[in-house]
Order: sequence, then structure tokens, then C-alpha cells
Amino acid sequence: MFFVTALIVVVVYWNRRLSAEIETRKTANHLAQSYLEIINRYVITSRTDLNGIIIDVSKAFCDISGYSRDELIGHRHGVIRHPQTDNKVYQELWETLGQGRSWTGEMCNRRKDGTTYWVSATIAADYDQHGKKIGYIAVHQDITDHRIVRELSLRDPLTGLYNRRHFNELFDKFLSCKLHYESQAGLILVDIDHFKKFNDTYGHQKGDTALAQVAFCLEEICIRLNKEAPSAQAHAFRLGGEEFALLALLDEKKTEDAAEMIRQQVFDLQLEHVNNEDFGVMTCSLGSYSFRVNSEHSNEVDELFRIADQALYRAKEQGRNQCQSANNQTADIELF
Ligand SMILES: Nc1nc2c(ncn2[C@@H]2O[C@H](COP(=O)(O)OP(=O)(O)OP(=O)(O)O)[C@@H](O)[C@H]2O)c(=O)[nH]1
Repeated sequence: MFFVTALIVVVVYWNRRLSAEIETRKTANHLAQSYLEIINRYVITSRTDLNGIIIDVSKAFCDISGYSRDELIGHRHGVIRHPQTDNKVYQELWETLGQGRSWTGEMCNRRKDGTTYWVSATIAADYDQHGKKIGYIAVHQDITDHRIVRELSLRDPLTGLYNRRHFNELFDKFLSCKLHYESQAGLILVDIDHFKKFNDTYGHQKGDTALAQVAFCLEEICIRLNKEAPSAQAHAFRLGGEEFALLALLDEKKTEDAAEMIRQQVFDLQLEHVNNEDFGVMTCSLGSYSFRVNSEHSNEVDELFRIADQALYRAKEQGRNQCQSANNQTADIELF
């Protein structure tokens, strides 16, 4: 009798423990499910195999990219890659992952409808329960609004070119980038001739339109230079008023050719400017300087600018509508 009673007590006891255990597991499972559901809905995640083929995406990934799960699974991430994201970003990403570290950086992506979105991504290796690497996991954060605001702060609203602030930042980065050491770089300063007279004759509004047209010439030339040699990394800027600049990794000859191209293209606009007496149309004067980027002189932005500006001053003095290269004058300056 005692034995039966003890058995019943033990059975009841274990039953209760089992029920409690099941309840705890149910709660834990439910909690895990809730977390997974939240992650699926709100966190932009993807998993790929070792070859970069997508094997899983969250709903948030589908929402932001505009692709359905079925359209993404089995494809490479390249399906959402925007050409604006530099190849270097991907090179750095694979190098970092190859060294067994996780990579974090910004990427520009393209939705199914062709529109652009930006993400800050963290990508790390994915391992199975035995510690064997089986692929990669990426977690993205939508930073499109942040990029739009940042981009606006870097651009001149009238011409759409980069502004002086970005010129200063980029010039600095350009010179201190180790990848650029020992490369030949060119700085071209552009200044419209007698622009005050243009405004006085044709009005501020026409002046604004002319500035936008000159900016377009610079932009086109940058596109052409970058197409001919992507390593040129040419950028155009409006420094203020009727002053523009072009910065690129070009040798001396190519820098001078680019300056001449800008001069000719502005002349070819054939914008009437009766008070630009020698020419009758809008013209510009240019000063260029070609220099070798090196580690010791990486911070001499002001000095480089001053040298190019002196060449520009010479172009103005010697009759305008011309390019002057500081290299022809400063062989004895021996700064770089
Ligand atoms: N329409 C327009 N004019 C501007 C803008 N910013 C600056 N300016 C004008 O650009 C003119 C620049 O004049 P100056 O610096 O005297 O130079 P310039 O008349 O071009 O003479 P040179 O450079 O010696 O050939 C000034 O009249 C400014 O008012 C702008 O955003 N729009």
C-alpha cells in the first residue's frame, strides 16, 4: 500500500514537473517565434551560401527591394546592386570576410522598380552547429533619408554640382588616400569671364541659367574622363559665385587637355555676352596644376589651390578665354 501511494506521489510529481516544463518551453517557443516574426517584419536580413547565392531573406528585405522571396532566393545579391556602388566597396567587403572578420559599410541598391535606396550593411560569416562555415549573413539598415539629407548638404542647389564644403573634404581625402600616393593628380580652376557684366546686361535670372549650363559642361567632361579611365575619379565642383573646379587623377598632359576641353565647351555654348568685348559670347578662364600625390605633402591643400589660382590669375591677365598651367611656370617651385 505504501509502495502504491509513493508511486502515485512520484507520478503526480513528475507529471506536474513535465507540465511545467512543457509550459515553459511553450512560452519560450512563443517568445522566440515573436522575436523571429519581429525580425522578419522589420529587420532587413539576408543569408547566402558560400558562393553568394541568396538562400533566405526577411520580409523587410522583400519590402524594401520590391522583389518577392521567390524572385530573390537562388539569385546573387547582384540583383539589387546599383552601379553607383563602387567596385572597391565589394573588393574591401570580400577581403575583410576572407580575413575572417565581419564587414560594415554603406551600399547603394536598386529596387525592382529601378529606384535607389541606401543601406548600412553588416555582413558576417555564418557557421553550422559544428563550426563549419556555410555562408554569410547580412543585416541592413535603411539609411536612404540620411543619405538624401547628406547628399543635399554636399551639393550646390543651383547647379547640382558638389559645393565648396565637399570640395574641401574631398580634396583632403583625395590627397591623404594611400591608394593615390605617387599618382599624378590635376586641379583645374574655372572662372567665368566678366560675369558681373553678364548679370548687369541680361539679369540675374539669365545669369543663373548660364551658371547651370557651364556646370553641365563640367559634369559632362567628368563623365567623359571617368568613362575613358575610371581610375581618373574626376569630380566637378561649384566653389561659389562663377568659380568652378575639377579634380581628377590625371597626368599633366591630360589635365591640360581637360582644361582646354572645358574652355572650348563653354565657348561652344555660344551664350551671347556683348560686354565680354573680345569674344561677344560667354567665355571662361582656367588655371590648372598637375602634381604628384605623396604622403609627405598630403595636407598642402591650400598651397595646391594657391598655385592653381595663380595660373588662373595669369589666364585673366593675359586676355581671358584661355587656360594657363601652373606647371609651365612653377618648374622651379619644386614643391612636389
Ligand atoms: N546670377 C548669379 N550671379 C552670381 C551668383 N553668385 C555670384 N554671382 C555674381 O558673379 C559676379 C562675379 O563678379 P566678379 O567676381 O567681379 O568677376 P567677373 O565679373 O566675372 O570678372 P572677372 O572674373 O575678372 O572676369 C558678381 O556680380 C556676383 O553677383 C549666382 O548664384 N547667380
